[in-house]
Parts: sequence; structure tokens; C-alpha cells
Amino acid sequence: MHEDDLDRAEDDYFASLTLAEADGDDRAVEAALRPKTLDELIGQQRVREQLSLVLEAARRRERAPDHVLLSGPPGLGKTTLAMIIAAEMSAPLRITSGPAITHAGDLAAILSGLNEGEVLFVDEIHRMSRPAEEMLYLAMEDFRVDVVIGKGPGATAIPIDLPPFTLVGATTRAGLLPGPLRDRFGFTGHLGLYEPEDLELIVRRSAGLLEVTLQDDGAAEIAGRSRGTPRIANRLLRRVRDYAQVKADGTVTQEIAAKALDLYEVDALGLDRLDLAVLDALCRRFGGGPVGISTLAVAVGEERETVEEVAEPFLVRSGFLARTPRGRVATPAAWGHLGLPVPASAEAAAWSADSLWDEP
Ligand SMILES: Nc1ncnc2c1ncn2[C@@H]1O[C@H](COP(=O)(O)OP(=O)(O)OP(=O)(O)O)[C@@H](O)[C@H]1O
Ligand SMILES: [Mg+2]
Repeated sequence: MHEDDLDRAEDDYFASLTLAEADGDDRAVEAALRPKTLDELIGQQRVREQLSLVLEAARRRERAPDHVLLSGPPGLGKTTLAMIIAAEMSAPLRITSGPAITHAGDLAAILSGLNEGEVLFVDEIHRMSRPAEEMLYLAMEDFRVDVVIGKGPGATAIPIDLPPFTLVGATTRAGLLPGPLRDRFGFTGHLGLYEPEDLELIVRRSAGLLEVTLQDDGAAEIAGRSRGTPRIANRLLRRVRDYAQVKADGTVTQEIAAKALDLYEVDALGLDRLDLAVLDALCRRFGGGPVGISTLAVAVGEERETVEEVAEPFLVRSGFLARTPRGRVATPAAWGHLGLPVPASAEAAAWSADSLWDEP
């Protein structure tokens, strides 16, 4: 069995579980809490409107919608959206991922097995091999793959026509995709971190599905500590529910939520261990910066990618870290959050960070 088939079977399995069956298994609960339609999706107003237009137009033309690229930090709903696209088009969904496609042949097999209108979801599309990527260009644009038979001068390419399909690619970093690949997507949706109000709605929706009694201030407490991320909000809700059931009568109040999250070392603003380690290294070891992201990653013992894609977006959004052309700098708020006096240099660095830049 191919790894992607396995992924698919696993995802189908998790998605098919009812909440009662899934409960207790975090991954299965996550799948069961996924919104199934665009209307059910909370937040991401702009992406939702744009995508709904793309899908509605395709439905009216009775054609497969244009290829869609979804980018954004982990846990914001890329996989969920891919499933929604297929569901909204009443089309079957095939799931694979960049790292699972090691040879162009793997991709050729997947592509040539597609049926008309099918949605092919390629997660972590930035991690596909170069030859597979080139094969994908042709498939996306001309709905064709060239399968090479033989080797050396005698090798021949046999073109195989593909039925119209929709590719949905997901990446945590659109900036890492080669230009030619990015350009072949008809629509790119960028998912940004969620606002606390939206997270509150998500927590309340999930509590309803999980049959947790949740007070409004309890929902706000969980939302406020969820790092702008629905996956984290749902996970914190489950930990708080455990706490409420064991230590109280099961009702999640603000006080219960705060106590439970303190116990799990999620601080009042939602910073987790990694976030705090990054801030701590930045302030204590590098005097507040500027310091390069790779150096910072080594200092906290993490992959550069993890620091850049998981910790940094939230720290920037929370106003603790600024990205400058010379490196990352801690803002005065960061020193304050760590309970350290703000050095004069930090004030100055924050002012010079007016040249803040953002990735495309
Ligand atoms: N807009 C939303 N409304 C409600 N729940 C959401 C929303 N977005 C995501 N979720 C929930 O968050 C969880 C994580 O979402 P999802 O798996 O789609 O994230 P992802 O972007 O694919 O993450 P990764 O990059 O790690 O693959 C899902 O279980 C889903 O229930
Ligand atoms: Mg995903």
C-alpha cells in the first residue's frame, strides 16, 4: 500500500468516526470537530468569501474549480478547507503530501488514477521533490503527464491525458514555493491567525459538539490562550474539560479554565514553552537582538523552520518580536512579559524596527 493511500485511509477512518466513538483519541476528536461546509467555518472571512465565489462559479459552469493554494501557519484550517472544497463540489477527495511523493513516478500514479472533477489535496506541497514538481506543472496547466519509459538516449516520453481535476495545495510557507508552481494556482488563500472573538466562537461550537458545559467567560479564557489557532483552542478545551470533570462538577468557568491552563503551562497570553524559550534566548542571551533566525533556533534547540513557522508568527502578532532586515529583535513588551527591566537599547531597537518587513 502506498503511503498516500495509507494517509487517505487513515483520514477517512478518523473523519468517519462519530464524536462518541472518537472521544479520548485526540486526533480522531480533531477530525470529528472539523467544520464540513464553508458556512460552518468560523472566521477567515475574506478567504471564505473569495473561495465561495470560486466554487459557486465553478458549480454554475459545471467545471472543476481552479487549483487552490492554501498557506498559513499550522492548525489554522488548511486541511479542513481542502475537505470543504471537495464536499462543496460533491467531489471525491484524494489526500497525499509532498514528502510522500519521493519519485515523479509516485505522482504519475496518483495523477493518472484521478477521476473527472476529483480534488487532489497535496499537503506540505513545498516539500515535494523537484522532478515531481515539474511533472505537476504540466498536469496543472495542460492536464497531462509525460511518463518516461526506458533510460538514456532510448528513453521515450509517453503523454497521458488527465481528466480535469482540482489541485489543492497546502503549505505553511507560500514563500518557499518556486514561482512557477505558485503561479499555476488560480487562487491563493492565505490563512492568518484568528481573532480572539472567532476563537471564542470555535471553542463554543466545539464545546457544544463535545457536550461540555462552558460558561462565556470560560470560553473567553480558553480563546485568549489559544495562540490564534483553532487546533490549539480545541486542544485546550479538552484539557480544561478533563480538569473540570476531575477537580470540579464538569462546568468550565473562567476560574477553572485559568487554573487548568496554568497547570498545563499555557501562560495568560497563550505563550507556550517554545514561545517563551525563544523570547528568553532573545532577551537574556542576545541582549534583545538583532539576531538571525538560525542562531535563535540553535539557541532554543529547535529546527529553524519550527521557530520561523510556529513561534515567530504568534510572537510578531503579539507584539513581542519584530523582524528587521538585520535580524529579530525583542520589543519592550517582551522584556516586560519576562519580568525583566527594559534596557534602553530595546527601546531604540523597537523604534528602528519601522523597516519591518513581511514575507509575501
Ligand atoms: N475556521 C475554523 N472553524 C472551526 N474549527 C476550525 C477552523 N479551522 C480549523 N479548525 C479546527 O482546527 C483543527 C485543525 O485544522 P486543520 O487540520 O485544518 O489545520 P491545518 O491548517 O491543516 O494544519 P497543519 O498545517 O498542521 O496541517 C481542525 O480539527 C478543525 O476542527
Ligand atoms: Mg493540515
